[in-house]
Amino acid sequence: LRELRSGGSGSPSYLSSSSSSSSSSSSSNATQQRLPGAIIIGVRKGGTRALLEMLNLHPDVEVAKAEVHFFNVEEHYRRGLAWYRAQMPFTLPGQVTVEKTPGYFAAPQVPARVWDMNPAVRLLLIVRDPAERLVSDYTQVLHNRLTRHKPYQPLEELLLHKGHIDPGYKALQRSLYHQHLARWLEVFPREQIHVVDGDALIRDPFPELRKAERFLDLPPRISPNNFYYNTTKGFYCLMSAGHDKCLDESKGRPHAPLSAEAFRELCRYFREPNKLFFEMVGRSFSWC
Ligand SMILES: Nc1ncnc2c1ncn2[C@@H]1O[C@H](COP(=O)(O)OS(=O)(=O)O)[C@@H](OP(=O)(O)O)[C@H]1O
Repeated sequence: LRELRSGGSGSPSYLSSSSSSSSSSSSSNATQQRLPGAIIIGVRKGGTRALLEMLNLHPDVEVAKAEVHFFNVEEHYRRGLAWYRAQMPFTLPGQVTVEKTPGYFAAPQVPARVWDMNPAVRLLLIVRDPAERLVSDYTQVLHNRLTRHKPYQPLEELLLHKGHIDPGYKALQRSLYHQHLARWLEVFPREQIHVVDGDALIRDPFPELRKAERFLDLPPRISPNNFYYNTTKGFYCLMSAGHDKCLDESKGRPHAPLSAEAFRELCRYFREPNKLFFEMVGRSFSWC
C-alpha cells in the first residue's frame, strides 16, 4: 500500500485506470468524471459530512456532494458503473474523487461490490462513541417523523424491553461496529481502511485531516487556518479562500433526551462489542 505513486505520474496508484473513463486517453488533461478513488463508507451519524467537506478543502480532492447510495440500493446498483461515474464531479487526472454514503458500512452486499469496482480503492471509516451515535441516529429519525407529522416513540421505549436493552433495535445494531467491520475485512486488507476518530474530529479537526491526507497519499495542503471554532454553532466551521462555511442545521442538533440510567445501561451493553472493535482496528477510543 505504501507504493502509491504510479509510473512516476505523481498520481496515487489507487486512481487506477479502471477509475477513469474507458474511452478516454490517459494522457488527456481534460476534466472528466471518474469513479471514486476513496469512499467514506460510514458510520451513519459519525461525522461523514464533516469529513467529506473538510477533505474537499484539499486542492487535489473533489467530492460528490450528494450521497449516491450506489452499492447499497439495488435499483441504483443495477444501473451499473457508468451511472455511478455520472454522479461524480469532474476532475483532472491525479485528483482524487471522494464519495460518502454512510449506509455502505452496515450493508452486507457492499464490500464485495466495492472491491469489484476497484480493489485498490481507499476506504475511510469515521466512528464515534456508539452510544452517542445511537442517540444521534434516533434524533435524526425523530426529526424526520416530526417534520412529516408522523407519530413517534420515545427513545427509551425503543431501546429498552422489560428494563433491558433490546438487541433488535436497528439503531443499536448500527452501533455494533465490529460486526460490520468484520464483513469489510473479509474482502479488504486492514491497511486499506483508515479509521477516523469522529469525536476527535469534532473537538479538533486538523489532526484528523492531516492523518487522512497521509492515508490518501496527498501532499499536506489542509492547514489549521482552514478551521475556526464557531461559538454560536458550537462546532468547527471551514475557511477557504476567504469564504467560511458551517455545516447545515441537521448537523449538531440537540439530542433527544435519554435518562442517565438508560444511557449507563447502553454504555454497559457496548463494552464488549467495543473491545472487539478495538482489537480489530488495533487501537482504542475513549468511549463511554
Ligand atoms: N464541524 C462539524 N459541524 C457539525 N457537525 C459535526 C462537525 N464535525 C462533526 N460533526 C458531527 O457530525 C454528525 C453528523 O454525522 P454525519 O454527517 O455522518 O450524519 S449522516 O449520517 O450523514 O446523517 C453530527 O452529529 P449530531 O451532533 O449528533 O447531530 C455532528 O456531531
